[in-house]
Amino acid sequence: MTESPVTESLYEHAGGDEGLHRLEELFYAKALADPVLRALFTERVPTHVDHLTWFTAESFGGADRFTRQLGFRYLIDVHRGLKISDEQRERFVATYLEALDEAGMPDDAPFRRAFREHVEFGAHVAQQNSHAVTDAELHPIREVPAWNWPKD
Ligand code: HEM
Repeated sequence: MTESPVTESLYEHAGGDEGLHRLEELFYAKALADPVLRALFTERVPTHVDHLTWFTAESFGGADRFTRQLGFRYLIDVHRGLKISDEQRERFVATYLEALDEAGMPDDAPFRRAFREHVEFGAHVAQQNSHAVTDAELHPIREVPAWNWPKD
């Protein structure tokens, strides 16, 4: 019997840590090679793929490794000062969505929509934080967001 997507978490549907790690590796390789993004992603940071995997896993209903081992403040700090442009943010989202296909992630509409909205939201937060001069200018979110299946 095929399990209905709504009975499992986004984390499980994405193939757990193994599936997400494969996706993040593909995404990061593409970002490093992208003509728009490589202005920011200038060299391979060895922890990037693991940390991105931990973040996405936790947000999608997996273990809370990102919060326990790094903390949300870390995510704010890594983007601060990057001054991410609209073009770079849009390219980041488009690259991520391409990586979903290349990683062979499930292509059912609810999952893809949840993933797209997750990345669009995260990219918006990262961009705002990248321009914040004072703490008051940071996006108000202070925790890894708990993401779920679309409601409608
Ligand atoms: C869903 C949205 C995003 C998430 C979850 C995310 C996550 C992360 C994480 C976890 C790190 C730290 C990596 C490490 O510790 O090794 C990081 C660093 C970084 N992020 Fe983001 N990020 C997002 C959006 C963006 C966007 C939109 C940009 C620019 C277009 C960007 C550019 C960077 C850069 C340049 C670094 C530092 C260099 C590096 O680690 O490769 N991020 N990000």
